Amino acid sequence: MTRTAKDFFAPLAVGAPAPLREIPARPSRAIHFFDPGNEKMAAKVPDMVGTVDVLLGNLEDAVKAENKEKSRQGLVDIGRATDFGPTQFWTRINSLDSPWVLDDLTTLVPEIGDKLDVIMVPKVQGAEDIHYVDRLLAQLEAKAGLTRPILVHAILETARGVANIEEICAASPRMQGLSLGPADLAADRRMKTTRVGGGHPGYLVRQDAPKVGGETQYDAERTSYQQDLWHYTIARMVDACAMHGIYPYYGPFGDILDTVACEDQFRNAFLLGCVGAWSLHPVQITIANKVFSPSVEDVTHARRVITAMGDGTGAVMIDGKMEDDASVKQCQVMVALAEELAAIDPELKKQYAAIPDQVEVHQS
Ligand SMILES: CC(=O)SCCNC(=O)CCNC(=O)[C@H](O)C(C)(C)COP(=O)(O)OP(=O)(O)OC[C@H]1O[C@@H](n2cnc3c(N)ncnc32)[C@H](O)[C@@H]1OP(=O)(O)O
Ligand SMILES: O=CC(=O)O
Ligand SMILES: [Mg+2]
Repeated sequence: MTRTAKDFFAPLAVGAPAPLREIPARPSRAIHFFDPGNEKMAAKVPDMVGTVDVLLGNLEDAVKAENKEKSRQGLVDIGRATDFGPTQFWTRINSLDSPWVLDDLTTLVPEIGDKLDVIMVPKVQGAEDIHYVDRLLAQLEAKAGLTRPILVHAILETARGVANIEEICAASPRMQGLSLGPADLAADRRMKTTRVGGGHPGYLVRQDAPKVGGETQYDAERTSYQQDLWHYTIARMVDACAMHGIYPYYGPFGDILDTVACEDQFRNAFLLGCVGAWSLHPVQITIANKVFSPSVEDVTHARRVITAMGDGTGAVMIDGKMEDDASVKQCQVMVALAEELAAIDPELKKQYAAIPDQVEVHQS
C-alpha cells in the first residue's frame, strides 16, 4: 500500500528531522559547479561565497573515475572549512547505479550533513529512485543527529525520467527542484546532437518557397528560424514543478566562450518559469545573475500595475494596455522575486529602490 498523506510528513527513520512542509524560495540564480578534487577550482571557493547563490561540489560526470575519492574528500574538507554565509552549499552525487554513490552518501551526511542544503541526484528515472535516497538520507541523518532535513534535487536527463516527471516531483517532501540535463537526455533519447545544451543550427523551420508566375521557386533565398530543442522539456518541467511547489532550473550550457547564446538560453528558461541555471565556469555566474534577476524596467512596470490595481480586481489602462486580475498576478510574481533578491543583493536593492511608484491610470 502507498503511504498515506499523513505518513508523507513523518520522518522515515526514528530520530531523523521532520520533513519540511514547504520548500523555501531561496535565491538560486546560478548553481555553480566546481570539482572539489581540482586544487585550482577548490582554492577559489572561499572567495566565491557571497558572489553566487549556490556553490555545488560536483562528484559525478566531469570527475574522472580515478579521482572520485579525491573529489569526495575535497568536498568534505571544503564543507568543514568554509563558512557559506548566504550562499547555499549543494553537491551532485554519483548516479544511483554507480559504485561510488553509497560511499558519497554515507561519507557526506555524517561529515558535512549540517552544512549541505541540497543533494542533486543525477539520472533519476522514477519515484523509486527518490524513495531510495529519501529513506537512506533519513537513516543517515538520524545516525548523525542532524536537526534539519537535507533536500533533494533531481536531474531530468533520461526519457523515462521525463515520462515519470510528475511522480518524481511528488515522491518526497524533500524534493526541492528539477534541473534539465540536456547532454545525458540527448544521448538517452538518441537525439542526433553532440553538444552540452543550447540550440542546434539544423533544428529550424524555413519560410515557404515563393511563387513566381504560378511556379514555386524552391531554390529561392528563404529565411529560416532556428528553433529551441529544449522548449518541450523545459515547459513540462516548469509545469510539474509549479504544480508540486518545487523549483525548475535550466542545466548546463557547454559552449563557455559563447556568452551571448548562453544568455539567450538562460533567458528563454527564465521567461518560461525557471528560477536559475547551472554555471560551469565563473563567466556564467555573471550571466545567470543578470538573466534570472528581473530587470528594473519589468519591476517598474509591475509596481505600477500593482499600485493601479488596488485590491487586485477590475481592469485599468496603463500605457495603452489593459491590465486586470490576471496581469496583476504576473506582476506580483515579478515583484516578489525582486524583493527576495534585493534582500541578498545590495546592488539590486539599490536599483529596485530607485523605482518611482507614481502611475497615471484610466479606470474602465
Ligand atoms: C553535462 C554535465 O554534467 S555539466 C556539469 C559537469 N561539468 C562541470 O562541472 C564542468 C566544470 N567546469 C570545468 O571543468 C572547467 O570550467 C572547464 C573544463 C570547462 C574549463 O576549464 P579551464 O580550461 O581551466 O578554464 P579557464 O582556463 O577559462 O579557467 C580560468 C580559471 O578559472 C578556474 N575555473 C574554471 N572553471 C571553474 C569552476 N567551475 N569553478 C571555479 N573555478 C573555475 C580555472 O581553474 C582557472 O583558474 P586559474 O586562473 O587559477 O588558472
Ligand atoms: O548532467 C547534465 C547533463 O546535461 O547531462
Ligand atoms: Mg548528466
